[in-house]
Amino acid sequence: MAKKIAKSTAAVPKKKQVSRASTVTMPPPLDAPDARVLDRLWATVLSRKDASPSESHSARLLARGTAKIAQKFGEEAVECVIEAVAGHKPSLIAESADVLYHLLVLWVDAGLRPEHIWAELSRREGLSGIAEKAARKPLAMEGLPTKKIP
Ligand SMILES: N=c1c2ncn([C@@H]3O[C@H](COP(=O)(O)OP(=O)(O)OP(=O)(O)O)[C@@H](O)[C@H]3O)c2ncn1[C@@H]1O[C@H](COP(=O)(O)O)[C@@H](O)[C@H]1O
Repeated sequence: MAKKIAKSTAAVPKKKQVSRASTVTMPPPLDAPDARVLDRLWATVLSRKDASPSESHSARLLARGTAKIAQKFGEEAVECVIEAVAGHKPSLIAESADVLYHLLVLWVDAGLRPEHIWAELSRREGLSGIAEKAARKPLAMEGLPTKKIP
């Protein structure tokens, strides 16, 4: 496998090899924000459960209930899709942040902690999506009729 990679990178012009290596292997700066911001934001949103809707956007959303929160999350996701397809990276960053914030509000509303989702992601680590799909039981095995409707 290592041989194969060495062979394929040898075909890449030298200039490209350097820039690719620098984006893939350069560690982020030590003081760079990282994904722990999600845990902190979740705790902030949770703390807003009993706050005044006039002072906190999270409190306002939580007070409006699950359907509204889910609707807002869906709207933000669609905006994210639009920016991704348009290829607007700065807007995609902003919309991605909106999606994550609204997803955290959904988790708080549902009584979920980030650890529940981190655990599920960890469980899937190293499991190929292709292999997982191939291992799924056919619907007929789960009690559904096997005969086609004529
Ligand atoms: N990350 C966010 C964040 N992202 C987006 N938004 C708000 O989400 C709102 C989206 O506006 P929209 O017009 O789309 O939605 P809307 O006001 O519900 O309007 P309708 O669709 O209902 O008409 C704006 O008010 C944004 O400011 C956020 N509000 C808060 N946070 C974080 O949550 C923390 C707590 O915020 P509060 O709960 O407001 O104290 C903040 O410190 C931030 O870290």
